[in-house]
Amino acid sequence: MSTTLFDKVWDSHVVRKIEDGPDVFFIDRHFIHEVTSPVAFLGLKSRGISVLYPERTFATADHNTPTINQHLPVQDALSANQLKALEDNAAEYGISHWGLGHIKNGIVHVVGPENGITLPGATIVCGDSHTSTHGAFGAIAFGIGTSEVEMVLSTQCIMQPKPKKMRINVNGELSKGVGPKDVALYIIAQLTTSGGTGYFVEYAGDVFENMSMEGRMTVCNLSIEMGARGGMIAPDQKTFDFLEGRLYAPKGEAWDKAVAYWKTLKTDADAVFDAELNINAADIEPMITYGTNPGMGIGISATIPNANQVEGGEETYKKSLAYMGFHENDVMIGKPIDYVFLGSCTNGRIEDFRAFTEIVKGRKKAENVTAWLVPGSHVVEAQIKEEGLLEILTEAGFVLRQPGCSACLAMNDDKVPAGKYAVSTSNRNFEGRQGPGSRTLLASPIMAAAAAVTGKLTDPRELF
Ligand SMILES: CC(C)[C@H](C(=O)O)[C@@H](O)C(=O)O
Ligand code: SF4
Repeated sequence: MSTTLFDKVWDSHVVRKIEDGPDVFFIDRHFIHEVTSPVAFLGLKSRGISVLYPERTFATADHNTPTINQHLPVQDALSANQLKALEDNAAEYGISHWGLGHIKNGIVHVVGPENGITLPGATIVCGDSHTSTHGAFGAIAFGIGTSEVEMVLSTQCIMQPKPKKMRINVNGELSKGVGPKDVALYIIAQLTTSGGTGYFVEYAGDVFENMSMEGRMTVCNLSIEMGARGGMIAPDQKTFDFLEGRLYAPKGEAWDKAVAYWKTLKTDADAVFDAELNINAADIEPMITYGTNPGMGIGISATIPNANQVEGGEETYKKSLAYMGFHENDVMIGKPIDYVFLGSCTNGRIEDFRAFTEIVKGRKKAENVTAWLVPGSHVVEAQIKEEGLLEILTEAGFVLRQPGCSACLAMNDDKVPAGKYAVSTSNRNFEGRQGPGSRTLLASPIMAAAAAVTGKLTDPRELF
């Protein structure tokens, strides 16, 4: 029978099928961070249970970490406690731990692939919704709750109903200035934030085939924002080249065997999906969001839709625009902005810094803009320096910070003040996401760069 990539990976991990119930599902690799793991460890302790396979769990600190002066003690007591709990739990149970200041430290969804922990055909979970990022490698990866984190630690399995399958095909050629973030924001605008609910998505078509691994991670990362359980892309030579030689990737004969298996991980030609969406790449413009959920996105040259043009209640829509200080029919280009955030597990990789630098090169940061440039990991930070990007950024008036989630959700010191506008390369523009009262405009690294040098929303295509 013809099957999909998703079925192949899922079915090979079912330990037991429960009649009319969820599957008992084996987890190959498990990531933990300081926010969602402490309570899971407390649960283990209270029940006197140990961690079954400590070598399958990897800990990194990212959410509560400061992005300057990381060599100094963390000032915020709550953050310091969370970080200490992660460190102590990892030590007690024999789990590898990349804490603050560790050379391998960074955002969980950046360091996993970087170290070859993320592999094709694997099942990967983390108590974090953007675990979907790892699907870029042909893994089934999704976020879980704290009680499931405890379940994985103790049994290496969770109970999961199998989601339905959706395929999103994007074919044709992307126009200049349109990148992976725009593709994802366009898809979410089409589907809305609930259009993917109940589904696991496979991204297919030549746009994804031609996309870099970094770009594929950006797209898979945002799957959760359309409500999907996760998203994945079939592994190919680009995937294998990215992984070869990385710390936890198989080596020698084991590598050859693994690649031979990974090559079988594709959807059969006549496999059927529960839902399918076809998009023409040429229809996608550089995107910007104007509202308070990631589905409220439009092309930069478009105007804010009228309440009667959008799905959902008129009242909610108007409330959202009021929060943003915007109005129906507003033109986006030219709106003044205050902050720019380049970073997060969506766009905190080297390719994102290259794209940002390309635009700001030879220009200067606008005086009215506060810019936070935050690499996703120390590896990315080192690459920025090695490639000479730091010099260009410094010349243009920017400062590079240290790795972490930073202003993506402001669980640390990087908070956008109330009422201020931030063009952000992150993934969520909910009310208060970047700090109480903050107003977030989600966009690509080049859109962020264009805003950073002009001080207002600018079509990045004008700056090439
Ligand atoms: C803190 C964590 C549970 C949360 C998530 O699950 O996504 C965070 O990473 C986020 O992006 O909102
Ligand atoms: S960078 Fe943002 S989205 Fe990613 S894990 Fe951190 S807080 Fe969540």
